[in-house]
Amino acid sequence: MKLSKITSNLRCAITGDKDVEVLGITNDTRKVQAGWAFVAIKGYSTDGHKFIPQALENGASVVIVDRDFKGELPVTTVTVKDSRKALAKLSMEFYGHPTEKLRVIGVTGTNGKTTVTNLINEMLESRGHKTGLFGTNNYKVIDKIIDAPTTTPESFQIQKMCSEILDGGGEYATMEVSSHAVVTKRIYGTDYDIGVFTNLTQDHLDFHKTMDEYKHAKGRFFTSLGTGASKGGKTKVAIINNDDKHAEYFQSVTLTDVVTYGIYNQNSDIIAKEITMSSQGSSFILETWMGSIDIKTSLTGEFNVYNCLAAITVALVEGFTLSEIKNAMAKLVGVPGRFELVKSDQGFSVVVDYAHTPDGLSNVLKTAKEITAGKLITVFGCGGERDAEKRPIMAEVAERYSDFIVITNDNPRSEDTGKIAEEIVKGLSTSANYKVILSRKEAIEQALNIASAKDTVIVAGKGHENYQILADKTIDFDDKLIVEEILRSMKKHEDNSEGII
Ligand SMILES: CC(=O)N[C@H]1[C@@H](OP(=O)(O)OP(=O)(O)OC[C@H]2O[C@@H](n3ccc(=O)[nH]c3=O)[C@H](O)[C@@H]2O)O[C@H](CO)[C@@H](O)[C@@H]1O[C@H](C)C(=O)N[C@@H](C)C(=O)N[C@H](CCC(=O)O)C(=O)O
Ligand SMILES: Nc1ncnc2c1ncn2[C@@H]1O[C@H](COP(=O)(O)OP(=O)(O)OP(=O)(O)O)[C@@H](O)[C@H]1O
Ligand SMILES: N[C@H](CCC[C@H](N)C(=O)O)C(=O)O
Ligand SMILES: [Mg+2]
Repeated sequence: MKLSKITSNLRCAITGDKDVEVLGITNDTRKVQAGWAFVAIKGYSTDGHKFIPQALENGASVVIVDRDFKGELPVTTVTVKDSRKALAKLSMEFYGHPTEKLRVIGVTGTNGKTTVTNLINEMLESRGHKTGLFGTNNYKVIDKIIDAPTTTPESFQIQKMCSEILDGGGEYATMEVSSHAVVTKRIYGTDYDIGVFTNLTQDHLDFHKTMDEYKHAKGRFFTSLGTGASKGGKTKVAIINNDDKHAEYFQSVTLTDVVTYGIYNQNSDIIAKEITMSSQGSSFILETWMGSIDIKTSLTGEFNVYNCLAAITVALVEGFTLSEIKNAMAKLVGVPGRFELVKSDQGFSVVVDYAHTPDGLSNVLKTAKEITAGKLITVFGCGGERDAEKRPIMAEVAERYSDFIVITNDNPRSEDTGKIAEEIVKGLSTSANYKVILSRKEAIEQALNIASAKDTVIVAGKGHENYQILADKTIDFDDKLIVEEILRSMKKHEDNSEGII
């Protein structure tokens, strides 16, 4: 496509050939190919302008720079005020505005985004829709799975994948909208039909500095929904968890239609009542503007009832009947690494979960405690280069529910592992039952070794992750595989000792 065409919506100054053909767009010089446009962005950890020589070496035919850039380049140069917005605008034109044709659903909130987006997607697929799903675990474009470097894709990748969904006959894209993605304008230009708010609790204070700043970042997503009609002649909708203490704020920052869900706030449009739960799942009565119906799902915990309500509300807005919702809920398989039960024949249960915030951990441990007859043993750590304030709070939460805690490494990144553990331990009382074992594998081993019949071991923080990020390298590490390996060796040991006896 000609540069003049893709810059038609961009206030910019162009030096060089305005009609040069652009074959692709990226903001990463390592991905540039011959004939591509490279958009240089001043980021938080480095400045894309520094890598322009690499972009040229890889064959960039156009470079987009911001107006502080001084220097002349041997290729067509486009100067813009805001290169993050430029990346989004160029991509929207290049890929033919796909999000104006697809139905696009964005889910934001501190916890539950991956779960809710997966549930929405499962429901849409159960109705025969072809879909895209972008989030923490991976990006899915109909049947193709792509690794996810960040929870919310970069703006150009949202546009690219949405155009591929359309080309493949897809109708929906559902994605997680992280607060980082709002601030870094990854969602700029994406035309959402539905925005969902799950909850807001402490996280990411390393990046946002204050809870207010964090809340406003998420609020901007709802403001950006606008008031316009969405695709298919429907009105855009903001779906809001009415039990969250920030519900009113999120309703106030959007001008579009609002639909609320809740368990306790009886003014909600969608309500779950008479909730029962066990280790096998949960059931509740769903009250809606279309009537009531009983729902059964294999997902357990009150927090998962909220996640189901969020997904159900999307389905209702999309015109599902109550019986379609009931059937889809009954078939949900759950999400890898989210309260995932690992098969064990040791008489105790093992759960791998992604809780990495105080509220996430509190919800999961409370649920585990409710369905455990024996002791609750918790293994967790905290990521390096992430909100340090949450470390002692997570310890306090772990102590509230657990009979024994093993504090270990999460993804330490460049931080000192002993120091992270010390900061966690500061949140424990003097009577806490705990051990610090920095090697995550040894920590899991220890927890499984002390577990006995009817106990539950929760391995929290890394969920689906199949790696561990250390200071100088990333190694293979998968909590679920490690648990399975240890359980196998425990079984072998038992079998052998039975032979001796
Ligand atoms: C704070 C944040 O959103 N950071 C993301 C953002 O970084 P950035 O824009 O500041 O870019 P940067 O890394 O300083 O680099 C500047 C520019 O130079 C370019 N570059 C860099 C090196 C090079 O060799 N060539 C090159 O062109 C980069 O592509 C970039 O455009 O854009 C980068 C490229 O797309 C991401 O890698 C980076 O994620 C970092 C690794 C990260 O840790 N992000 C986390 C905190 C994050 O975004 N998490 C949220 C989920 C959080 C949650 O909800 O729990 C997420 O959406 O994933
Ligand atoms: N609605 C909820 N409320 C509170 N905690 C939850 C909720 N749903 C899930 N959790 C807890 O939070 C963890 C993360 O859930 P999930 O991956 O769905 O959230 P997320 O918002 O996508 O997280 P991330 O910000 O890392 O992408 C789960 O493993 C569980 O422990
Ligand atoms: N999306 C979250 C995930 C944290 C997962 C945890 N395992 C860690 O690495 O801290 C973040 O980037 O803060
Ligand atoms: Mg997620």
